[in-house]
Amino acid sequence: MAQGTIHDEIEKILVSEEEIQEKCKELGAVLTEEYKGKFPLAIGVLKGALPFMSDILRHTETHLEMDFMDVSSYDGGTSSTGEVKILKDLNTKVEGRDIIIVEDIIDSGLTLSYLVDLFKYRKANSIKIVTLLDKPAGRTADIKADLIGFEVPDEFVVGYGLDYAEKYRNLSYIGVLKPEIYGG
Ligand SMILES: O=P(O)(O)OC[C@H]1O[C@H](OP(=O)(O)OP(=O)(O)O)[C@H](O)[C@@H]1O
Ligand SMILES: Nc1nc2[nH]cnc2c(=O)[nH]1
Repeated sequence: MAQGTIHDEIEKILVSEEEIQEKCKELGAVLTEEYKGKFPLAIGVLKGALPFMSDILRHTETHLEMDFMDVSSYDGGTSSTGEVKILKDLNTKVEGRDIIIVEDIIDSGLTLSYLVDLFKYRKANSIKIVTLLDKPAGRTADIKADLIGFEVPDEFVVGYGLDYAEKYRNLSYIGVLKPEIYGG
């Protein structure tokens, strides 16, 4: 990795680019089997899920529709405000559809439990959650993903869609920032 770039701000890498790409192939193959002959609606949760959604769905070899919701509960910081805000809703009707929610991380679980309740209320036929990362230590809501890429420890992680103050989403791996970055 080049010196004098954003990589210098990373203390350690938790999941490498190669591991992520291999996992996307694996999970894509699982979705291919599960949705054979169906036409699921894959819903990406902006902004964090963007790289994962793009990579996993390229390995999902069934017809599918994509849509996005923008919800936020972190306001740019490192802990959940506890309140989920819808910043952009879907353009697609959920009623009767097989929904695949694509997330980058489940931490407190508040974002996903809010979305699952919303899609149930909108009468989805089925709902599956696919997340790249699971941080079980952060959980306050009772929610589990159906497919999980990697479990991460109780640390604030960045990269591959995940931000700190809107930065670091463009890293191709998952890492932890050097403590001085949070200093200002
Ligand atoms: O399980 P939780 O504690 O709810 O945390 C998970 C959510 O937090 C992050 O989103 P954020 O609200 O920061 O929005 P962003 O994806 O636009 O950064 C992440 O992308 C998940 O959507
Ligand atoms: N960037 C980032 N966003 C999160 N949202 C919930 N947990 C996390 C985390 O560990 N990192």
